[in-house]
Amino acid sequence: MARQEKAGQAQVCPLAKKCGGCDYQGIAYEEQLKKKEQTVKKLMKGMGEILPIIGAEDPYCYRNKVHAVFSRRRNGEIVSGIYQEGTHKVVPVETCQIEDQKADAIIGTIRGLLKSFKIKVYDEDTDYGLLRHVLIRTGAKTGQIMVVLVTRSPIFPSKNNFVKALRAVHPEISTVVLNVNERKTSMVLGARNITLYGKGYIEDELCGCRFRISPTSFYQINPAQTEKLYKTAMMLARLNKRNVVVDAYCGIGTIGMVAAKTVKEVIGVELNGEAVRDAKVNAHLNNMNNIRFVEGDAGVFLEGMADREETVDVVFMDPPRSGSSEAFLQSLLVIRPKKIVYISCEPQTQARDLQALKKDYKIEAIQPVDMFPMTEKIETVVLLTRKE
Ligand SMILES: C[S@@+](CC[C@H](N)C(=O)[O-])C[C@H]1O[C@@H](n2cnc3c(N)ncnc32)[C@H](O)[C@@H]1O
Repeated sequence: MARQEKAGQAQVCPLAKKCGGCDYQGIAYEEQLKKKEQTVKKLMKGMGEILPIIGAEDPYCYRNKVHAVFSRRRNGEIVSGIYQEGTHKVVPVETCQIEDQKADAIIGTIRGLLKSFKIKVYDEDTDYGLLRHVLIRTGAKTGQIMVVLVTRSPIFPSKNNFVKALRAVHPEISTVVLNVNERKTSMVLGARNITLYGKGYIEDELCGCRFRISPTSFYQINPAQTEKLYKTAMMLARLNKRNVVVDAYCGIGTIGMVAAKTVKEVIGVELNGEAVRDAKVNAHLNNMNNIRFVEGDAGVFLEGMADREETVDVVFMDPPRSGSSEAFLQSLLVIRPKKIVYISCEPQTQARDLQALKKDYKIEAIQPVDMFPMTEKIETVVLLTRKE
């Protein structure tokens, strides 16, 4: 589907009812933003000043990460798309309003190639077949594209010819990775990556820094809005040259590296080992020697800092949807940084965590940012300052 209409006009996707991925289908973008503001106001009423939501200039085709699950119909036809909400039934998707259009085209080509290369798609019920999913990641600034073929087994017949045929149609592909997921699981990616073509990762740029992104590392899915999100976080933190900063749940080190330009020292902590490896490379890529990264649970790491009576000026925290842990929040109250900048993609768990911090911290500002147009998902940045 081409980008036929612009913000302010509702563009209805024919798959809206079946797919369920875009809860705000058919609702004009301005109206979507109002609804999100209302949701934040309801959840965080009386907690602090809620600023007007930062919307997107273009609410379409923003997803730089596109995931397609593959399935075979009774008549043998291969389809790819997404699981219908709450089921494991595949809704065929050829193009999507919010996905990168190049990624959709590559997935279409792979669908066609499977037949000519006689590659069977994986069947969950029988545990038979090879190709489970395809994941495409694109670097908005660099134009680099990573194709991840998620398979049941590491043996992919005629893999070199397959890659050659794929690149003949899409020479823009920078790297192709085989991700082996041998488990009977709903998790998309397995632990093992085998590079079939290129470097096995892509690079992208955000806020003037360059980042390497490996297949399983987290990277924000809406690059234009991510720059606004990070700039908002920096503006709220009002960093200075003397600051020691923690970037908790740091992924590939993006927030920490943007902060490192201004401060004395940054320590990033992240559970995913592949993301930590990316983060360390990224520090070199950006010539930064005032930032280091620790692999591990953020709560355990902060408990250690509290035990050692270490001091920190600012903590950025950006946990997964489930929010932060009790250990992390309690340790924050012991370390008592002057400021906490809490970024979240799930304001419900964020509101819960803010309650725990409220006794020692004042909530100065709550800034919603629309990272996920067409869906009801909301991102918020909250600034907390220590009560003296
Ligand atoms: C929402 S992402 C944020 C990443 C990064 N701040 C960014 O903007 O790209 C959350 C990150 O937390 C990591 N994570 C999840 N649980 C964790 C834990 N217990 N301790 C440390 N990191 C964790 C995930 O692997 C993921 O990279």
